[in-house]
Amino acid sequence: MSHHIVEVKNLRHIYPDGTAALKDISFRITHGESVGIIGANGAGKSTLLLHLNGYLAPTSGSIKIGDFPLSKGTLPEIRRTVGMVFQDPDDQLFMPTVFEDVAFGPLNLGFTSADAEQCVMAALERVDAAHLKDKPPYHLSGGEKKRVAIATVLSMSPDILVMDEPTNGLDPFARRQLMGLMREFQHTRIITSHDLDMVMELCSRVIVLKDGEVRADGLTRDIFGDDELLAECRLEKPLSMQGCPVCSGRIPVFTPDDHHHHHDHPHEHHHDHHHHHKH
Ligand SMILES: Nc1ncnc2c1ncn2[C@@H]1O[C@H](COP(=O)(O)OP(=O)(O)OP(=O)(O)O)[C@@H](O)[C@H]1O
Repeated sequence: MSHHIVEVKNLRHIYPDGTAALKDISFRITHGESVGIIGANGAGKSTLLLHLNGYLAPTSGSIKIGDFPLSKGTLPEIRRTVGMVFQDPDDQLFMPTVFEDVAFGPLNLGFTSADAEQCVMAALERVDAAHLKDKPPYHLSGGEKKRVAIATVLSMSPDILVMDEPTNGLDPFARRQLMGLMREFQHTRIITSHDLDMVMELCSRVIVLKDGEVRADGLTRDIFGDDELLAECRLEKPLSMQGCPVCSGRIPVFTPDDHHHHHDHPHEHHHDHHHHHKH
């Protein structure tokens, strides 16, 4: 399904004040991949994501989503394909009620109000926010807003899900729930986050940005196993990969496909519930 492929070529972005936020970014993400984009504050993650559905236009270089080079003419098609969850939910929620916010996308796509309502309630239920449907978004807590912002995107059934800091502000239960939801999402996923444990669990590939450039692009376990690279990029290993303070032991490295394997390690690792291991 080539329409799920994301191709970024020699992307540069210079903000009007002269800040060169992205210097020469190239990568290709194919259908069904789950990719984490990580890097220190200011590395360029949000700037990069905002190009993927045309919220920002490249200073030079190009973006292609499937067969469509991103341009003014292809923008409606691309926005249908790429569902974007912004870093700040206040940028996503602007209607008088939660229900209307989540219905906005489907109605825009031409759904009847009955069909739209079905999509809205299904999306709200997936993020455990159905009970909030009649509230004005500005009365919600930070984590509730985040969940509703995610529902506004899910209600449109995007082929490519792009999320900027999706777990930011979520309580541990909501974070777990969101991770489960993302794991279920079969299409292409692109996530930026400082929550490296989440990246470790959900992404098989990681792109590391440093000062607006791709510093590394590879398998998650290789990237998180490279101490020098992490230090250079002001990153740290996910907690689940850091040595155990009691036995200073080697904790087995998990990958997203490993969930049900048994490891020859004396610790019990409840991977699906939390990151701690028991003694
Ligand atoms: N509107 C803007 N005008 C000028 N400079 C900007 C603007 N937005 C971002 N920048 C600059 O571009 C660079 C990249 O910012 P960006 O928000 O993409 O980083 P980030 O990797 O998402 O950071 P964080 O982890 O803090 O969210 C930073 O140096 C930032 O100061």
